[in-house]
Amino acid sequence: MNVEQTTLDGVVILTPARHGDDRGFFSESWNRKRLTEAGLDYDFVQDNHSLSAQTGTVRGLHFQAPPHAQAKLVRCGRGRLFDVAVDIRQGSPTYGQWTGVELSFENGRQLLIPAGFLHGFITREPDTEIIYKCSDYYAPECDGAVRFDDPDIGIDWGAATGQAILSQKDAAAPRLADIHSPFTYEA
Ligand SMILES: Cc1cn([C@H]2C[C@H](O)[C@@H](COP(=O)(O)OP(=O)(O)O[C@H]3O[C@H](C)C(=O)[C@H](O)[C@H]3O)O2)c(=O)[nH]c1=O
Repeated sequence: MNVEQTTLDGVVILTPARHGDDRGFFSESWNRKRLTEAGLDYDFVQDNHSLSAQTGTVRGLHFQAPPHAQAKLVRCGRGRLFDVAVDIRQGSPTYGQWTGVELSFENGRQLLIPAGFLHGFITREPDTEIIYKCSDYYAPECDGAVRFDDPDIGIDWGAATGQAILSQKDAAAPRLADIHSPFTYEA
C-alpha cells in the first residue's frame, strides 16, 4: 500500500496494491493491520456507498460534530470524482485550508480524512459511486455543512460549478465564517 502525504497534516492518500491477472485484478481495499502498521489506525464502524448519476454532482462540504465526529476512508467504486478535505480545527495552522485528489475506479486511490475536517466531492463522470468507511455511526443531530463554493476557502473544483447538482441542504449551507467549528486543533 502506497501512502502519500498532502498539504494537510493527517489527510493522506492511500493506494492499495492491485494484483492483476488475465481475469482482471484483486485488491485488499482495506486492511486494518496494514493501516495500523502505517500509523493510521481507525476503528471504522460504518460503510457508506452513494451513487451520483450526473457529472458535476457536488455532495458536501459536510461534517459530524462530536461526540459523533467521523474520520473517513474514501474511495471511488465506479467513475471518477474530485475529493476534498478542509481543515476546520480551531487553532490549526492550516485552518480553512483545503486539499483535493482525483479518486477513480481506474486509479484505485483513497483519501483518509481524520475527524475535524469537512468532506465533499464533485463527480467527473456520470454514474460515479463513492464508498467510504466512517469511524462513527450516522448521527443526524450532529450533522453540519459549509457551502462548497465558500470564497474564503476557495476550492478549485476543476470545473465550472455554476450548474452544480446539489441537495437542498447543500444549496443552503452557510459559509465557514458563519459557523462555530466544534473541533479544536491538538498539536
Ligand atoms: C450520511 C448518511 C445519510 N443517510 C441518509 C439520510 C438521507 O435520507 C439520505 C441522503 O443523505 P445526505 O443527503 O446527507 O447524503 P450526502 O449528501 O451524500 O451526504 C454525505 O456526503 C458527504 C460527502 C459525506 O462525507 C457524508 O458522509 C454525508 O454528509 O441518506 C443515512 O441513512 N446514513 C448516513 O450515514
